[in-house]
Formats: sequence, structure tokens, C-alpha cells
Amino acid sequence: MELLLGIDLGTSGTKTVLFDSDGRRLASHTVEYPLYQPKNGWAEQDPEDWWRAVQETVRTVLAKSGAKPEDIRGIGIAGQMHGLVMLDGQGQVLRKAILWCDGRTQAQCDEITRTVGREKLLSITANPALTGFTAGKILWVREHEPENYEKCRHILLPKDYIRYKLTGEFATEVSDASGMNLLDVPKRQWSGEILSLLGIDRSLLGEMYEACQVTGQVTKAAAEATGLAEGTVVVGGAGDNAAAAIGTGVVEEGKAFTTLGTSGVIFAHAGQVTIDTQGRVHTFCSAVPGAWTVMSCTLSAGLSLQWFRNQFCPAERETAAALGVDPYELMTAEAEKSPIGANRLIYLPYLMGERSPLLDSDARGMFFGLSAIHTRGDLVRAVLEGVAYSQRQCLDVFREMGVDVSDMAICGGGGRSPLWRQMLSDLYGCPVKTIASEQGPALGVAILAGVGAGVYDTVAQGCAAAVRTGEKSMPDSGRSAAYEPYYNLYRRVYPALREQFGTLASLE
Ligand SMILES: Nc1ncnc2c1ncn2[C@@H]1O[C@H](COP(=O)(O)OP(=O)(O)O)[C@@H](O)[C@H]1O
Ligand SMILES: O=C(CO)[C@@H](O)[C@H](O)COP(=O)(O)O
Repeated sequence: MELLLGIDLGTSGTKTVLFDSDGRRLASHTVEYPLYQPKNGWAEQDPEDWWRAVQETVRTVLAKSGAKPEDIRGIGIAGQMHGLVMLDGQGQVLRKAILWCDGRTQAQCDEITRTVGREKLLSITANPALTGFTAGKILWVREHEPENYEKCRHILLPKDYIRYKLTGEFATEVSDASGMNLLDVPKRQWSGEILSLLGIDRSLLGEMYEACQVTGQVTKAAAEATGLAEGTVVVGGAGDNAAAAIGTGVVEEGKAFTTLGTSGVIFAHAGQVTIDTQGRVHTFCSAVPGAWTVMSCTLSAGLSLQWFRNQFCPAERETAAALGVDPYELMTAEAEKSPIGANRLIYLPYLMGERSPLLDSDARGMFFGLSAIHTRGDLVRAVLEGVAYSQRQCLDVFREMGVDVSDMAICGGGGRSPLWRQMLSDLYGCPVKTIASEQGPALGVAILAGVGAGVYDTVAQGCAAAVRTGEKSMPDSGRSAAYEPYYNLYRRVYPALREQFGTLASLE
């Protein structure tokens, strides 16, 4: 049997899934880990937590499936993008990783824009300097923690740290490296010019690969730690969104998907480099060789619901555990009892600031219109709706750019909720379809591993063999019309408060 392993290093946890070459899921396992927030707007994780989660999920998947490790033809890793991992000369982690949703680097982003010039940044890296991206984080450490920067010999993205632990190689690939503000995105290689303007030594960065190329083999030490067979090939893999594109079959123009993970993403395939000159959506290399992507990112999508669960639903967590269901199912059942508009309550999901389309790391979340009439179910519904409004606002940018997003798939933990899927379909005004495997990024990198290992000839062939769609939510014109006035008001609340958010941030 030809087996493929996909490891998805998400923000909420690591999901490892074993597939056969027809995309059937043989076993999966998830291990969660903490998100550290040492200051308002900062977000960090411990790379050692990721590696522990990878070891545990791989061992569990092997045990659950009863698969022989030697039958695994290849391994792919998908990862939360942009995070900064710094290692010393011995390969030891120097500090916690600074994550994609950390907003501390506005001053460094301004410095990058001044030094390189906005036009040059856009033409080379295809994106403006953004607080979530990696270059600003590197400059922040250089400025605020010079002792760590001095000791740093390797800069890696989150999934590339796992590659290093599995293979001993310092390497990355084009889809994830696109989110660093250091890659020449049209040429798909490090930009010597940007690196030299920013004073970042090229030797700190890994070797560059395409997503489906083999980057190394599992070492003896990693085989002992995980139960994998020594010598198993590990391919480039991809940033989690580029990976989800493969896992949802979004590998040709006209196809798109939405992710409701910790972040919320809308992602479309593009045959050529397509840039929003206002920088509201990102342009990255695709995991498909020779193609690119357009992508938006709402920072606190699933994170909003997770935050609400952690702060306000402790009993649901216990009840859910006793019933053997997911606490989110109990929460969304409560929300279902609230009407469209959540009894006149609008939630802004800007818990960590907002990226697409606002580009404002000072923005913060709020419930607009709280009344003594409101129940917890109304609040949960407002959270789900606020995230869906944010996604719709991003979709409007794609439509304004002329990018076709009508063939829409969905993945990510939030995509499991029929209520949330239906909201998106009603707000987008198009069908939203699930994929049978559920685990978009893990399936995506398993397919990439299959290409690298010679199981499939091309990514498209791998998708044809392994991606199957599941249920479809259809838009309802009555519900769409009912959402519209709330969506229009949602769009007007942030501009009315932009200045006040800035003032609030200056009080910290
Ligand atoms: N049954 C569910 N209903 C609604 N939302 C859910 C459900 N299960 C998970 N989620 C949401 O999905 C998020 C996790 O999604 P996931 O794709 O695993 O994220 P990540 O890749 O960032 O780790 C949670 O924070 C939660 O908001
Ligand atoms: O910053 C981005 C994309 O630009 C995020 O989408 C991260 O890649 C995190 O992903 P999840 O943990 O939500 O899957």
C-alpha cells in the first residue's frame, strides 16, 4: 500500500493525518498547545511545543492505523505562516517564535518601507511591509534583543523548524517564504537586493525549494523520536493556506476556498502574479510550480470563537467532554436560536488587530449594540456573524480586483459548523462546499509528498486522485437580503472608530 503523511502545524494545534494515495483518511490525531500573549497584541508559541505535538501525533497515527512506517512513501508539512523561529549554531531555539498574528512590529514595517521604498517592495516581494510578516519581526529582535540576534545562525518558518527536526536540513519552499517580505515572488528566490538593503545575512536563511520537491530524509534520531522509518522523504510542503489549496483542489483559475481556522482566509489560484496595489490582500507563490495565489487574512476568525469559549463557556467544555462532543457544537447550537443580526448586535473580530482588508494592528474587537436583552447565544451568534462579515468584506476586494471566487470550497475547524458555512454562503451569495477529508492542509501536503515521491506525476493529478467534495451549502436570497443591512453597518463601525483605536493603543 502507498501511504502519505500530512502534518499540519496549526496555531491551535498540530493535526497529523495518514492518507492512502486515493486520499482516504486512515488515521488522524490532534494535539493542542498554548498561545502566549505576553502583551496586548503580541502572540508567541514555543517551537518545542510544536515538536512535541508532532512526535505525539505521528506516533498516535501510526498506532491507530496499524500502518507499517516503511509503507509511508513521503511526508509533507503544512504550517502556520510568517512565524519567526531563531536557532543558534547548535540548532537550539533562542526565543519563543513570534507569530503571524503578532502586531508589535509597525515601527519596523515603517522602517522597511522607508529603506526599500513601497514601489520596489511591491514589485519584488509583491506585498507591502506588514506587521504579520517575518522581516519586521527579524528587525524587531535585532533592535530589542541584540543578544539573541548576535547568537542567531538560522532563521526558519514554523513548519521549517519541524523539517529541521525531522531531516536535519535548513530549508524552506516558495509558498511559505512568500510571506516573509524577503522573497522575490515573481522569480521565486530570495531577493539579494532586499536582504542587502535590510542588512540581513543570506546565510541565516534556508535553501529554497518548490513545494513538491524532496528536501531531505528522516534521520535516525527523528525516526527514534517519532516511530517513522529512517530515510522516508520529506518534501518542501507549504504554508498552511497554500497547502489547503491543494487539499481542496484549488489548483486552477476560477477556483477558491475559505478557511475558518484560527485565522480566516479567502484564497484564489492565479496563473500570473496578481497584486492589489493597496496591499489589502496578499500575493504569494502557489504550491503548484509556476503559479501564484491571491489571499486575504482575517486575523481572529476561529480565534474569536476560541477566545469566547475559553472566557465564557467553561461549563460547556466540561459538558462536551462528558457527552463526547465538541464544545463548539454546544455553542453553535445556542447561537442557532438567535435570529439573523443576533438581536441587533454586531461583533468586530479585531482581537489581534486586523490584517485584510484594514491593515491596522491597533484595531481591537468589540460588541457594538450590547443590550440587557442579549443572551450568551446572541453573543456567540454575533461572533460567528462578525467573522463572516469580515470574510465578506475581503471577498468584496477579490471581486473588485476581478478575481473569480464563485467556485468556493471551505476548510478549517470552523468549516465543520453547518451554521457558519451557511452564513458564509448567504453572505457570499454563492455555494460553499466542504471536502470529504476535512483536513485541507494535511491532505494538501500529503499530495505534495506524493508528487515528490513519484506516486503522482503532477499536483493536478494528485488532486484528481485524492480530493473529493462533501456537502454543499446553498445561498438563500431571503437570508442574504436579511444580512445585508447588518453587513453594511458592520463596514461603517470601524472607520468611525479608527482614530479612537489608535488613541487606545497609545495608552498602553
Ligand atoms: N465544531 C466546530 N464548530 C465551529 N467552530 C469550530 C468547530 N471546531 C473547531 N472550530 C473552530 O476552528 C478553530 C480551529 O480551527 P483549525 O483549522 O484547527 O485551526 P488552526 O489550523 O489555526 O490550528 C477553533 O479555534 C474554533 O474556532
Ligand atoms: O497569517 C496567515 C496567513 O497569511 C495565517 O493564515 C497563518 O498561516 C495561520 O494559520 P492558521 O493557524 O489559522 O491555520
